[in-house]
Amino acid sequence: MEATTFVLFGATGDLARRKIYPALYNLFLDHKLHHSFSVIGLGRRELADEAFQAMVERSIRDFSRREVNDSASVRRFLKSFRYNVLDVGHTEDYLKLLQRVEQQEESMGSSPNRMFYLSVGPEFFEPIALNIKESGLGAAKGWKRLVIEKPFGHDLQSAQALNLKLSEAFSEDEIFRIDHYLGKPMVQELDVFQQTNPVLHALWNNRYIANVQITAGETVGVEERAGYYDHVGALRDMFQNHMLQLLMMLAIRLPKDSSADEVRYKKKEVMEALEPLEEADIQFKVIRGQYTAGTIKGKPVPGYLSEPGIPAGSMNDTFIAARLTIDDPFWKGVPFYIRTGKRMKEKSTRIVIEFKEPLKQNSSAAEDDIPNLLVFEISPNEGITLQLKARDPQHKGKFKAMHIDFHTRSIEVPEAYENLIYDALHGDPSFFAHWNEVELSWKWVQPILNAFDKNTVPLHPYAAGTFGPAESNQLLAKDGNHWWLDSAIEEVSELSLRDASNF
Ligand SMILES: NC(=O)C1=CN([C@@H]2O[C@H](COP(=O)(O)OP(=O)(O)OC[C@H]3O[C@@H](n4cnc5c(N)ncnc54)[C@H](OP(=O)(O)O)[C@@H]3O)[C@@H](O)[C@H]2O)C=CC1
Ligand SMILES: O=C1O[C@H](COP(=O)(O)O)[C@@H](O)[C@H](O)[C@H]1O
Repeated sequence: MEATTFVLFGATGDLARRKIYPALYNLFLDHKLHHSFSVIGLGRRELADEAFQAMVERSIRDFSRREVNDSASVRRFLKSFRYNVLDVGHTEDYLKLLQRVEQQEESMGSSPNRMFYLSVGPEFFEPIALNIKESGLGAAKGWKRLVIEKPFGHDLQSAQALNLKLSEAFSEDEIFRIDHYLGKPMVQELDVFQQTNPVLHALWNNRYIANVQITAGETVGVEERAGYYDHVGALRDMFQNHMLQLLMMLAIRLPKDSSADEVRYKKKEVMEALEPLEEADIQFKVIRGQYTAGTIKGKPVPGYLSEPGIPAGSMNDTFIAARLTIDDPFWKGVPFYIRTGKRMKEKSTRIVIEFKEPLKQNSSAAEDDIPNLLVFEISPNEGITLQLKARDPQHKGKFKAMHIDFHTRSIEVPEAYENLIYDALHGDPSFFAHWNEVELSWKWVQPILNAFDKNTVPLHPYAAGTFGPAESNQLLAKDGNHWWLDSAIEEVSELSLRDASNF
């Protein structure tokens, strides 16, 4: 670890309070911050350092994964937090900030470093980067780095324009684009599993894998973010970034001991091999949905169009499912099904890999059959399950599922933001999105955005509390496939509802 000033734009905002301060606190507890690490929080509102520290303390008490019960260590942690007023558009505020940073650095030794973290609205990314350069804040004695939150652009063109502007102030090596799904511990394991485990390494290809199913379901609706969400929808909010990153992490084939550059180069190769969707095909390969009123965990919830702030007749997508294919020797012929949505049956991000049945003509399992699956539970639970088709000793001639399970307790697992901030402080870009990946993701998604604009893809309603529109099942059924685990989850949640009502 090196002496670093962490300059946080948007220090009073939701993300800082819910994710960034708790992550820093847990890094501090794990002795992963340098003794000269300090934070300068920024925002327009007036706050004394003490009031800022009190806000940070509240945030760690409310959101830290570990309980906060040692006041002495909390005091030591908070000592390094300062606050400065800064309005993004006021150039003089950057000069005051520079003075404050230099004062802070005086006690730090020979080459203090500067990390600029932009936890503000995307409209501010460009002016902040340019003001950092103009004001001299970018001329750190040690290194300088820019950590930038999503969304990175609104479409291909705006993402390219933003990147061009950022590159006037920071080089690609200095830019750390956050995609918090890349910080999730199980996602960080995916490449290691297939690289180091001889069984998985041998099976990781189209000879043995029938299909891959990636789901990120949420039970929450649009909440207080109508203004943002109604302009982005599930395609931009989740699919273009998090879901495609999951696909890349699963599909990369890495040589042993790969460097960060190799990881990112291989991810780029996957994106380049991702077969583009022809305009005429989009309606058959992409399902767009919007939730209507329904019930989640026994509680009625309103439909999207009745949510506060959503304009009447909005055609925004709250659900996306798509069928993707990769044209390379490892994955040719293996469909990757991806779906994500709000107000779904359960909060869960998981990857299900279905293996081929070697001796069968149609090598995927039928709906009433037992498939051989490898399941990565990414969040909120963490785990791996191998489901094997086995003889059912109680019913001659029948089969049952046998499970080999591994799960971890969530308190022991570092939060995504802990992993990512730690890596950025170390200058390790492995789990940040390189510009190549971001640009290729927008390129792949852009024809779908165009089709949505032209309204050539139907918008299917789905009741809140389901797994999305029925058309998403048909997407797989056309190939003789099924979303695995949905019916098991239906059964479990119905059982727990019955138990709750008995109780
Ligand atoms: N919240 C979340 O869960 C997630 C957020 N993100 C991204 O993180 C970023 C921040 O989101 P979030 O924290 O939710 O946003 P908030 O609206 O909660 O916070 C915005 C912050 O920006 C500051 N700010 C606003 N205008 C100015 C200005 N003109 N000059 C200086 N500071 C300003 C505000 O402080 P003040 O009012 O004092 O000026 C506040 O600290 C966004 O890009 C968002 O897309 C990404 C993933 C998840
Ligand atoms: O980036 C985002 O992610 C969250 C879901 O994140 P998770 O870690 O809880 O799975 C999503 O709710 C939000 O709309 C999106 O902007």
